[in-house]
Amino acid sequence: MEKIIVRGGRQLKGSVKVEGAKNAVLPVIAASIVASKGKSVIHNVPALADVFTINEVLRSMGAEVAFDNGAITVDATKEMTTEAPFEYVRKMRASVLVLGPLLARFGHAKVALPGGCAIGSRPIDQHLKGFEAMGASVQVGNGFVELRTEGRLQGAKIYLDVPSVGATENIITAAALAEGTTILENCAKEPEIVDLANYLNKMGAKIVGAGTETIRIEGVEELTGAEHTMIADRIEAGTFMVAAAITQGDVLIEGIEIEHVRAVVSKMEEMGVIIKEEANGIRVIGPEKLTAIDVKTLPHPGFPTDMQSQMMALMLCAEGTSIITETVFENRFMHVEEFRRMNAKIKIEGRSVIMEGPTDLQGAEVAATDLRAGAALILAGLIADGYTRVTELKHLDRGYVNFHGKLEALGADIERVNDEVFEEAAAAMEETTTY
Ligand SMILES: CC(=O)N[C@H]1[C@@H](OP(=O)(O)OP(=O)(O)OC[C@H]2O[C@@H](n3ccc(=O)[nH]c3=O)[C@H](O)[C@@H]2O)O[C@H](CO)[C@@H](O)[C@@H]1O
Ligand SMILES: C=C(OP(=O)(O)O)C(=O)O
Repeated sequence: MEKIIVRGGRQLKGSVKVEGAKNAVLPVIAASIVASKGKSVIHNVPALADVFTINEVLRSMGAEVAFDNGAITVDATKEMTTEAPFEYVRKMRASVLVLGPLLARFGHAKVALPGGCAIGSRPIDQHLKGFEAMGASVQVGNGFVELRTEGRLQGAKIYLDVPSVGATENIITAAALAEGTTILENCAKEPEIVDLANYLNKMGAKIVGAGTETIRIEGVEELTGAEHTMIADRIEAGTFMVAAAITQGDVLIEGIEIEHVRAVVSKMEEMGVIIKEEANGIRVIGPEKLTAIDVKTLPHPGFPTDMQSQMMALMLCAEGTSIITETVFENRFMHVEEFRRMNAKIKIEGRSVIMEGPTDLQGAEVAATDLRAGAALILAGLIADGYTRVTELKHLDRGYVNFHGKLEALGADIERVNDEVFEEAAAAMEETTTY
């Protein structure tokens, strides 16, 4: 079994470069299907398991996808099928982001229903509401959702009941090829939405208002592949900000725009962390003592749910009572049980977690319950007494490139090992050794 083993006690120092944003690149790759002419070239793409999965989804439907040296080239101009099988959706929910592009370009899309996951039930009703408003028929059955439209989708006025990131992405991509104008209200305002709109506009779309709660899309007849460079990953950046703070370290996080991590900066400053904006990134200096605070996750520009578990690791080290309230997903506290194994005094009350600190964190064998939980447990391991062994690394690999290697370069005592490889090597040695 693969594990990351970390021994606590090292202060992190130096600089780390942030990758392209996972949650921006997945919708951009999915949206590249809308181009009936030309290739798209996407730069600053992180080599993540999720990126490999979305590439496979596109290839399975007939697109040509090449990933070389941080750049992806997509050619979706050849014949394509319009179905994404369960094997991919099961691996990665973001596979549902092909629904909008397929429907708008080919008039048909069939994708396995994503189902729930470790952080909540995650329905797609708002995506479907948007497609229906644009004239699509929606059929749900046998574990699939199937969408059809006779002729082009029609522009519509759509109000989202919740500002869903995925629904906003699916709907603006579909509306880019619809006939007439679409006005999407109460939509998500995340930086990843702005990045997607910028990419679509380079392809010839007419989208205004991305980053605000109302987006207006004038549909066009055809879109052409375009060149685009992905924004930096604000969640990876936030994760390294916690790594610096929790170890009383001093780390420059390169390539991130402070505007994209404003909520995380504010809450960490409240805890006493020193944060300086520098020419090429953000410098984070951890204090000797952290102050207890309360955090509530919210849609952007609120505190991101994808930073909740990493922030929990930091808050466990603060003096006094801290509370985290999770309002975005109904069940994103699976990591609490793992933190308890590390000696955290922590309880769940409804949608809140209450912690008494500072915790005398102790190394333990723990499992990553989702990708951010995996990162959070490693962060806690950086200051825990003794060795922390984190398993279920498949989750971590969905969202972090070489996480242990980057921490090691900052001075952490950390390694990634594969027990099976060790066991096989040990067995082989025994076989070949003569006494
Ligand atoms: C690949 C990607 O970008 N993933 C991010 C995206 O996920 P994702 O796009 O799946 O998240 P959403 O913004 O859609 O979900 C937010 C909330 O809305 C609810 N909802 C969503 C859609 C819908 O049709 N009906 C509905 O009720 C969800 O159950 C959840 O409670 O945004 C989340 C919220 O910032 C992040 O945690 C994920 O990392
Ligand atoms: C929850 C996340 O991603 P996904 O929506 O792909 O599961 C995340 O990035 O933290």
